[in-house]
Amino acid sequence: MRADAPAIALEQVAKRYGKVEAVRDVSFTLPQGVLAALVGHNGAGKTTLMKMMLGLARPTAGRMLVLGRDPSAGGIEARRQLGCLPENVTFNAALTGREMIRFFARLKGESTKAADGLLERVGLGAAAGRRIGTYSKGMRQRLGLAQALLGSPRLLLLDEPTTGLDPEVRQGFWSILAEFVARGTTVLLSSHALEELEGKAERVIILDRGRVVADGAMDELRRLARLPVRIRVRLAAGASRDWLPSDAVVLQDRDACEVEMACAPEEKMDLLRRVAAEGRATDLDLLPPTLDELYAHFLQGRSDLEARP
Ligand SMILES: Nc1ncnc2c1ncn2[C@@H]1O[C@H](COP(=O)(O)OP(=O)(O)OP(=O)(O)O)[C@@H](O)[C@H]1O
Repeated sequence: MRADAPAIALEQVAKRYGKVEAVRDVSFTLPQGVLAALVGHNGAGKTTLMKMMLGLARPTAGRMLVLGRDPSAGGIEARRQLGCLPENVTFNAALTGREMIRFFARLKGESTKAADGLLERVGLGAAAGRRIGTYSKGMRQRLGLAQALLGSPRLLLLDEPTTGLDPEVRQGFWSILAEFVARGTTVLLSSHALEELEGKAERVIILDRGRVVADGAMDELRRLARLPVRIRVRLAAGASRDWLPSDAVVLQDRDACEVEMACAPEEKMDLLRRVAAEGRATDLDLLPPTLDELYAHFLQGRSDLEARP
């Protein structure tokens, strides 16, 4: 596969289960070496899309290329370059972490040493000799990640990888993924936890009832949605307040008064200049719209469209 070829290319892909249209007319391409997220409510079609990319389900319509090949054609070579972590991964509880990872390593043609190294990398070195049955949910997820990373995959498909993990384990997860992305691996993960994708996913694909309702870099989506920017300001003691916009909200007025105001993106600079004028503020925070707000915006757009006669 050429270095500039997309890692994933979908063209009008659909998947139907009887009367249920799990995936409808989905098209997108992902270049190599990016971390992208599929975001959507339960039943939006995230798992179905991943299953098709893994060759475990066949699209009812459309074309799909994963690492340059049709996944349902089942080429063994492409499979080797693909790592996956299913939702709620389960392993044989009677095996130790080390036995488990070595077993998968043999399947992938990977050395025992590399497998043990990955256990260390995900922080399971000390627990490698313990039976998986004694592992916490976070430890099992980390074992799952180590399994997915075997063989230095060019593409990682991770279904809700961080659900139920504590913040510290999550942080470790993200830093390992960033390391692989920096080496050229493409990561596509699904998530409900929108806020944690901020600053991590370069690309966000929002799905609703099987369809893509938005697709882009976070900044791009924010621009498209034109959601208001919020500015939180700490006022200087005794400063006049007559310059504040009428819809400014006072958050607290004890020691130093804190107010929050919102404005359209194109009015941001103007408002900032007013805030920054001599003697008015001692501090400010710019609060861009969150991914949650974006998500709500795009889903709202969708239902508006569907409500039309
Ligand atoms: N094997 C199947 N047979 C019938 N319907 C299915 C099957 N797999 C998925 N579906 C349906 O397809 C739709 C999409 O499901 P999918 O699991 O892909 O969603 P999801 O976004 O991954 O949701 P979740 O976050 O709950 O995992 C749902 O309505 C689901 O009930």
